Amino acid sequence: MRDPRVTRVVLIGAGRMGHAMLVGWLRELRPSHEFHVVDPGVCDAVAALRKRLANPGSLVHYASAQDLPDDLAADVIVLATKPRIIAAALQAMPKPTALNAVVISVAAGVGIADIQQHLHGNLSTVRVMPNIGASVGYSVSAGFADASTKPDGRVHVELLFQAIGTFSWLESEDQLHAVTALSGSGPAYVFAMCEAMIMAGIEQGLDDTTARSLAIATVSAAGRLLENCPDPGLLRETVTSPNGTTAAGLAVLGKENVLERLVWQTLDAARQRSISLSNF
Ligand SMILES: NC(=O)c1ccc[n+]([C@@H]2O[C@H](COP(=O)([O-])OP(=O)(O)OC[C@H]3O[C@@H](n4cnc5c(N)ncnc54)[C@H](OP(=O)(O)O)[C@@H]3O)[C@@H](O)[C@H]2O)c1
Ligand code: PRO
Repeated sequence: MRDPRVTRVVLIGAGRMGHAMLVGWLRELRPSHEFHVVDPGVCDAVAALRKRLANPGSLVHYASAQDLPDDLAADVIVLATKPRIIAAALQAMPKPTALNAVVISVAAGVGIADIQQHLHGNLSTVRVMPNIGASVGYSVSAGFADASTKPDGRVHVELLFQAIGTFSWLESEDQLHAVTALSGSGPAYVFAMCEAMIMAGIEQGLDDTTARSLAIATVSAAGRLLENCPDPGLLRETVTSPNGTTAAGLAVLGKENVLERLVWQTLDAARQRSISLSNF
């Protein structure tokens, strides 16, 4: 017999993003939520997560959406597969599973109208762009729900994404392309910067271990400082002595606005790619 106080979440796709969210949700949202994970290839990863749970029954794995029980009566369905897989996964799901669910897609680019074409029935559909910080409770997520989304659907979304970091609603679906470029992909830009700092440190005389630990700790310290003072310009000034070493370094990044232009082009390329993924 189903406990009506427990929210049933079906997670379709437990790869890098799905797994990161699942780890956060299992930590923060039990016993109020149970998770039904559909993914053809993450058997061992789910088994490892189940081992850590006091109640392993709150995490169930299925190799395919068609294996979901007919009477599951999901409250929430989270789509976290690659965009091109979404249609097939939705079509494979037994019709009754989703009758009263809110569908949340975290896929880049794919629009609400496109997702709804593949749903059995007129389900509330919400898009959220989280990021990989989810597994450590630091996802930055923003979402859009159209006017047809019921209030309880919005509550499910807020509960799930606030549990793994911060969440805010967007005014238009179109803004998700820019969100994807900025915070969805954003951790990768910071990691790339960190890799470049490590490489430059090694080339300028440090051994690999030292360069790596200094660069990683520096990025991490900068993140912690930003949490306490959300003004990156002010923080930059606190490091920059007049005519000192930082000013010399920043002069390179600022020359002909090279950094600004590079970051603008980076986000624009990611945003354009998100737009092109709309045609999945
Ligand atoms: N990675 C990020 O940082 C991030 C951030 C925000 C949003 N997203 C979005 O999240 C989605 C997933 O990205 P990802 O990076 O997590 O990709 P991923 O690591 O490839 O994860 C996708 C998972 O879906 C599984 N899968 C394939 N076919 C399936 C099916 N029919 N039913 C259920 N699961 C199926 C895949 O299994 P196989 O590997 O065996 O095919 C894989 O485990 C994308 O739409 C992306 O835009 C990702
Ligand atoms: N990872 C996904 C991609 O690279 C979406 C944002 C982050 O397409």
